[in-house]
Amino acid sequence: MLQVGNLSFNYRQTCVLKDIDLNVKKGEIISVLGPNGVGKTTLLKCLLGMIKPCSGFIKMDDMDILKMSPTHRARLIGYVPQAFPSKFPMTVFDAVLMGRKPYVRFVPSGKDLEVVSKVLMSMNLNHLGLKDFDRISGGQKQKVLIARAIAQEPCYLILDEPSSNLDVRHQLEVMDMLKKLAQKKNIGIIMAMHSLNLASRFSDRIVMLKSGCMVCNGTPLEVMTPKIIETVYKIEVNINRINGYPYTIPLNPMPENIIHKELLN
Ligand SMILES: Nc1ncnc2c1ncn2[C@@H]1O[C@H](COP(=O)(O)OP(=O)(O)OP(=O)(O)O)[C@@H](O)[C@H]1O
Repeated sequence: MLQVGNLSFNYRQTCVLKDIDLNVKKGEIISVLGPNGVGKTTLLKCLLGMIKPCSGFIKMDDMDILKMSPTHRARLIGYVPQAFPSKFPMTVFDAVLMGRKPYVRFVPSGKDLEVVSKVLMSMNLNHLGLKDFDRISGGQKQKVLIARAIAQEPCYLILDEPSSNLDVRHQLEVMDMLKKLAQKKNIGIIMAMHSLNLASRFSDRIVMLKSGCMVCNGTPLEVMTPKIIETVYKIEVNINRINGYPYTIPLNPMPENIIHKELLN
């Protein structure tokens, strides 16, 4: 279990996260939602031990993540960042093989190569294996970085907006794969998301942040309500139920939130 208790984080004097409590079980998918700049990436970076909270704790299987060695942490947690590295001069196969780094001693073993081949196949990426990472599309890069994190065989997977560069079919394909991965390999998945509807369809629980605080933490049916979404995003919405999932239809931004009035007059 991943346990976060009373976590607060400041960038210099500015408080970004306040008293966050969160538990994530293995096999569960949690989406973290909230407006731009609310602190989703900051929360994920704290969970990864990349930045140190000013108070609170983060434990993974009862161990303090800040006290773990980087290799130990890398065996437990896989990460898919929001942005791609600007230069990554290697083939797609080698980029995914980097996910095996926590296990490689001198040279990659037969098992490492086999894991990479399997992940590339299961994500329909094998035809790109010998291409340069720098010369594939943004959506393909996103899938390759997800493949790299999966090749790491982590217990927890942290993804920062995993669907942001993908077309609608690839969004479904990747989300469906993450869901199966969580269930079959018992991996706990925490992902920052912007799409309310993808989050509602594929998450076991949704957490929403506003002004650095957690506004809600519950199943999609519990938290996807017009009132909560209006509180968090300042928009009016209708919620329909499609195939059992709450489906959000945005109507209007709240009047105080409409921008460009001067520009459009
Ligand atoms: N390195 C940094 N130094 C100072 N402030 C930062 C830094 N990184 C982020 N911030 C600020 O912290 C706040 C939270 O940023 P964060 O990236 O966590 O938001 P987010 O919810 O992930 O946003 P988005 O949805 O736009 O990706 C923002 O106000 C941002 O400007």
